[in-house]
Amino acid sequence: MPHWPDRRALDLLRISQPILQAPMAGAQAVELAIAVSRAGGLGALPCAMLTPTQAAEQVSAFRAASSGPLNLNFFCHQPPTPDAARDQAWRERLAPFYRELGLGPDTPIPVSNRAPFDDAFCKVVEALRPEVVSFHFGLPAPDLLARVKASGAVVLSSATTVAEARWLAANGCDAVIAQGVEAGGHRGLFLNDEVCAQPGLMALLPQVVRAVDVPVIAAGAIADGRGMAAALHLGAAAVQVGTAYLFCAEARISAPHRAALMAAEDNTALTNVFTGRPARGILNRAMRELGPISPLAPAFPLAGGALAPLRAAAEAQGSGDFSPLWAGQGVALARATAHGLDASTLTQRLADDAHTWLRAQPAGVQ
Ligand SMILES: Cc1cc2nc3c(=O)[nH]c(=O)nc-3n(C[C@H](O)[C@H](O)[C@H](O)COP(=O)(O)O)c2cc1C
Repeated sequence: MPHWPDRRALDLLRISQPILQAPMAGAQAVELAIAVSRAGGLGALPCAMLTPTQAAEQVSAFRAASSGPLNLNFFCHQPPTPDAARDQAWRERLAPFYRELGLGPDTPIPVSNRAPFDDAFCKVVEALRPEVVSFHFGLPAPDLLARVKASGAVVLSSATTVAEARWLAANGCDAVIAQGVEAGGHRGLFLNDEVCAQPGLMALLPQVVRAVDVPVIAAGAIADGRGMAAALHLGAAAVQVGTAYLFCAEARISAPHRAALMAAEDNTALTNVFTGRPARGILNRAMRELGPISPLAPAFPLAGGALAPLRAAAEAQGSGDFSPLWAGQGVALARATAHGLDASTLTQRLADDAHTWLRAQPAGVQ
């Protein structure tokens, strides 16, 4: 078992390896969290696309299989204000694709199912007491956050800028995740929507480490032991890894997503066309022809509703043209490290390799 000189995140999160499995809504269930936890990392259950009952069931399954700590993850966006004109403009923009795929104009459009943290989810936290609760898109309202903290949970959230990191630390986060622009999936940005100004991890991480007193967790294209060691050298107390775990058998992703991960090089981009919020995925037809950033996309998470029938029709033909193919910029590196490994072995491999790199070049002090 490697000896880690910086114990801040290990002690705070009660883990033995400074590796957090990124919660990945829509791409994983409890098996991934269990596997990472068994290897000494922090397993996470994303709840953004679950009902409170489903979340509670997954927590029970985790508890039955691992004695390690658990991170329950929630989105805390403002629910969108209905905007029928914008919805209509988006449907008109998508109409040629509907025609191409043989979908009629009266095709039912599902309601997008990403629910923000609310009283019902808070009751799950209070009843099941996960050791860690993490949020994406800022923090929930102060009364809800106070209840989460009173449950005893360590609170984490992602910062995409130094200002967001300062805000999170000042508003109750026990550790801050510095999410570089390289990261796969949704950007956690919440203080502004200037997505073109988002810094990469190499610039963001040391500045966040300097700006806040709480431990900093690095996220974004950390896909092998070298990357993990580099993040620890830059002052991170731990790393959060997403894309690399998508290559493990425990990930639950569509066949087109898996095929795209297997073929990807450095062809990812930020797009809002799948949900209305910027997120990083492998470039595909929907991103190229609708965006990648579209001013027409309805507010998060509503953009996804009208795309869902296109996605289903294309996936039925084996195509990922209209699927969100979430991945970070390190996707090819992640494939080289992780393809063919189970998530426990990947966690152990990252820890061992990072440790070797750190011993070769002992970490400096920020
Ligand atoms: C498929 C996928 C889904 C994600 N879903 C979530 C989520 O539900 N909650 C969250 O806090 N972060 C989510 N993220 C972002 C991760 O927390 C993290 O910032 C990112 O995975 C790190 O970059 P990497 O993917 O390059 O390792 C997701 C990332 C991916 C790749």
